[in-house]
Amino acid sequence: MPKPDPDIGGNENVLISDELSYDREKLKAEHDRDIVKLTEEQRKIYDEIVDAVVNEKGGVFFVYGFGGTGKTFMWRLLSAAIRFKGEICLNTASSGIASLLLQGGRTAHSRFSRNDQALTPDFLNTIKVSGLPNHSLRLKVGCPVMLLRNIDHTNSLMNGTRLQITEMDDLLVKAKVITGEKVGKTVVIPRLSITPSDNKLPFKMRRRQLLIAVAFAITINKSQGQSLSHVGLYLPRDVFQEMSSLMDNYT
Ligand SMILES: Nc1ncnc2c1ncn2[C@@H]1O[C@H](COP(=O)(O)OP(=O)(O)OP(=O)(O)O)[C@@H](O)[C@H]1O
Repeated sequence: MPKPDPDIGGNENVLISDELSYDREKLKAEHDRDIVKLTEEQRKIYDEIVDAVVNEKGGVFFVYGFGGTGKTFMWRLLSAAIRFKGEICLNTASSGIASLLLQGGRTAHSRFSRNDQALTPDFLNTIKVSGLPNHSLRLKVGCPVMLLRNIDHTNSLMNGTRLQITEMDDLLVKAKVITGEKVGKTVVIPRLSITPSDNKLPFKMRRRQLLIAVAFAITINKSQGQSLSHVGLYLPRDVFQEMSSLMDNYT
C-alpha cells in the first residue's frame, strides 16, 4: 500500500503554501531584467517600499498616477522582489479585472473567503476593530470600563456609559454605573456575541465577549454632556500650535 505523502494536507495553511510555491529563480531573473528599466520616479517608490518591507518598518503607501504610467509594472516588480526572497506578498485588488493584472492576484473577497479556514483563531484574536471588544480583556475589581454597545436603554446602559467593575465571574461581570442618570446603580454585563458595526474586514467576524473596554481615558466625543470636576487632557500633538497656524492662514 502506498503511504500518504506527509507533505500533503495536514494543518498547513493553504494561503502560505500557495504563496511559497513560486519559481523563485524565474522571479529573480524577471526582477533583475526589469529593475534596470524603472524610471527615476518608479525607482524612488520601489526603494521606499522595499526598504519598509526589508527593514520591517511597515507602512501604507498610496501610489497614484495617470493610466499607463507604470503602476502595475512597478507593482509586479515589487511583488517579485519580495517573493524571490521567499517572503510572502498577498496581491489583492478591489475588482476581478484588476486582480488579473497581478501575478497571484485575487479580489479581496475571494482571497479572504476562500481562506476562511486559513484564518486561525490566533490571528482572529489579534484583530482590534472599533466597536468590537478585544479578544483579551485585562480587568480588575475597581477598574473603570466603558460600554461599547447600547445594551439597555431604560437602564441607561448605552454605548459610552462608564462603569466601575465591582465583581468578576467567568461569564459575566458586575459593575457600578459612574456616569449618566443611573450613577451608583449596579448592573450585570454578560458576554454577548457581537459583529462589528463598522466592519472594514473582508470577512464576517463574530466575537463572544463582554461588551466593554477598559477606559481610564475617553475620547472627547464620549465625554460629551458630562460635568467633571477634574480633567486631564492627553494631547499627543501640539494642537495649539496647529490651531494658531490655521488661524494665521485664515486671517
Ligand atoms: N519603466 C518601464 N520600463 C518599461 N516599460 C514600462 C515601464 N513602466 C511601465 N512600462 C510599460 O508601460 C505599459 C503601461 O504600464 P502599466 O500597465 O504598469 O501602467 P498602469 O499605470 O498600471 O496603467 P493603468 O492605470 O491603466 O492600469 C505596460 O506595457 C508596461 O509594461
